[in-house]
Amino acid sequence: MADNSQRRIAFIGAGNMARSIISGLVSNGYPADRIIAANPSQPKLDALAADFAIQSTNDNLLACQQADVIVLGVKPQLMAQVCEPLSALDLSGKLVLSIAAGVTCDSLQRYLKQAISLVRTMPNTPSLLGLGMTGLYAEASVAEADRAFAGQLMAAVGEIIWLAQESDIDQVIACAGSSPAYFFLFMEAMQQAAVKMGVTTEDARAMIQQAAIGAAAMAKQNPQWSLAELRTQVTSKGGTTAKAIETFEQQDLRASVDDAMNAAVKRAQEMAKQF
Ligand SMILES: NC(=O)C1=CN([C@@H]2O[C@H](COP(=O)(O)OP(=O)(O)OC[C@H]3O[C@@H](n4cnc5c(N)ncnc54)[C@H](OP(=O)(O)O)[C@@H]3O)[C@@H](O)[C@H]2O)C=CC1
Ligand SMILES: O=C(O)[C@@H]1CCC=N1
Repeated sequence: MADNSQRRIAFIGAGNMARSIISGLVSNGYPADRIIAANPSQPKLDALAADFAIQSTNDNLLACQQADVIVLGVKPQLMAQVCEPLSALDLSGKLVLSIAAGVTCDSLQRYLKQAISLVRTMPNTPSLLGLGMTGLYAEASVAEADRAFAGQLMAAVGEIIWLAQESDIDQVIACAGSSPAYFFLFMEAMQQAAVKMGVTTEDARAMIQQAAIGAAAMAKQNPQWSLAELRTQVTSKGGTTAKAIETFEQQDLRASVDDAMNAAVKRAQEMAKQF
């Protein structure tokens, strides 16, 4: 087994999430010539090779043969089909990381037809900027060196959290894997409202995204304050923010968020039964 900085990593499936992780890794100094991406469509591979100087191939088997670490980055519904040919390989000595939602460790071991050193992860797309959040779950049989590598790999693209049980992955999906999309939806709705008021699309976006960055940074840099306290600091009694917050509360934004996050968990659980 190569030492950690030299481990060869094969990404099987080079879509949005794989690209985010590859970008974060290369920006963080992981040697590009130790990374290979396998994907059916050539334009994605060409773009990855051009942007990050990594290796690429259309041949999943070839990529896995050469790798110490295999990152399974295809859609959940394709996972069985993609793993089938890989099951012909002897995967002992290799670490397999899955980033797929709703595909359990049991299913992956079954698809690959052998006991593997397997870590399930749930990253998110801000990994692209080194601002990712990843939950990781390793079965008890995974060696300490493999756990450490999986942790280092995902820590290179953001923060990580180790999970005690596999089902916790579904909560990470609701809180972090899917949640960038909730924030985009909220920002999108704010932008639409601003444009209706007569603000240009560009100005609205500039103001909203900067406020979002500022709010997230304030939350992160002030753990001594609860999120409710941070909100209260913006909210003058009888003022403008109070009126806006009152409107959200009257329309039960909290219930919508609760329903949405539980729907994400429920869908992950359904997928785990399906795949
Ligand atoms: N997007 C996100 O925010 C997150 C996604 N995930 C997980 O990441 C995984 C990928 O999602 P995402 O990146 O969004 O999806 P994408 O569709 O962007 O990426 C999937 C990639 O797999 C490729 N692919 C299809 N068939 C094969 C095959 N036979 N062999 C190799 N590659 C293949 C696709 O290629 P082509 O397009 O050329 O067909 C595509 O590039 C999913 O399992 C998802 O649950 C996890 C956390 C967050
Ligand atoms: O939507 C999905 O299923 C994936 C998992 C988390 C984010 N995207």
